[in-house]
Amino acid sequence: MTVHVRFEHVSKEFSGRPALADVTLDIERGEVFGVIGHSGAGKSTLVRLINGLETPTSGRLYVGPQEVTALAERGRREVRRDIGMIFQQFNLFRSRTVAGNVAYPLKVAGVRQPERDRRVARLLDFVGLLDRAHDYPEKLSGGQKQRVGVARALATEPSLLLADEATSALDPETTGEVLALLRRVNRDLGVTIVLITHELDVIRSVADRVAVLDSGRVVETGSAYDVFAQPSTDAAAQFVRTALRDRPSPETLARLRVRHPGRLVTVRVRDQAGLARTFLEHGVAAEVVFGGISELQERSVGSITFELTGGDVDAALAALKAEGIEVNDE
Ligand SMILES: Nc1ncnc2c1ncn2[C@@H]1O[C@H](COP(=O)(O)OP(=O)(O)OP(=O)(O)O)[C@@H](O)[C@H]1O
Repeated sequence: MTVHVRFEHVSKEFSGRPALADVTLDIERGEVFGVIGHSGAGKSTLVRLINGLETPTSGRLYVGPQEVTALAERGRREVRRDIGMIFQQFNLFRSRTVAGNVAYPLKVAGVRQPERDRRVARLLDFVGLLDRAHDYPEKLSGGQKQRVGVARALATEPSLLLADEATSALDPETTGEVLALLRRVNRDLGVTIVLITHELDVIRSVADRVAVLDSGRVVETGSAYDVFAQPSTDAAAQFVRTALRDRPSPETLARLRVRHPGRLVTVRVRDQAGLARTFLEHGVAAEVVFGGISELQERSVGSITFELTGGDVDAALAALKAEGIEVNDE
């Protein structure tokens, strides 16, 4: 793996107020890198630094072998030529057809007619919209508009695609359609994707690695699986709670206790199997009373609260802990 985008102690201030503070980050070539954070955390600023629309107040930023921070505007334009971008509001030209939208960057790049038509057809085929080539954007659904956005962003064959809240204006179904397309862009075309979002589900379904931004700082980075399965900061844990079941809240627990007088224990589920067998071996009856398991990068993650009765509960829990499983008494 080679590094595609590198932030070295990058800070960005607006009128003396930090939007990004001391960001150090490597994005590898060919990966889908998710950046997640609440509104105002600095996500858009991070994107605008990568494509050279903003310059850091301090620190160094590399895109490929180029130190963007050392380049004049002309050099930055060169770098930008290898970067595609898609937006929350799609930013399509309403007065151009679907084909016209995709052709636009090729026109700007000076690609001549027959070649331009060939490339547009190939791109529209790739995003599944060849039959809509002559329609105007207003006739398309949100998901289709974003697929045009993707085709247009890929027209000049960039090696890096920046997606800034690209699915935030879409409903869950069309979000899935666009994310599936982004996965193909990454896997089939080898394009590095930086995905900015406040939606954890988006990260969950496509990102290989993720950085959590909180008030301009990167508070956590790691494989999407690790950050989800075991968030090490409050900021990350908060996001995970919105998408995955976690331990029951005190209010939920109070309600559960009314219905379930046995010992309540929450087990964090990672890849391990064999919870049921361990309980059985110790003569413990385990009733599932809360929780859920999701799939992430083809592995299991989540947490389950059990009501345990009978048998040797302490021995069963000790056996789970001995296998490195996180167990919490509620
Ligand atoms: N051009 C600007 N001038 C002044 N302040 C700015 C500018 N751009 C961003 N900021 C400030 O920098 C901080 C980070 O903003 P940014 O847009 O990067 O966050 P974000 O995580 O993308 O949020 P959102 O999801 O709401 O777009 C905010 O406090 C914002 O007000």
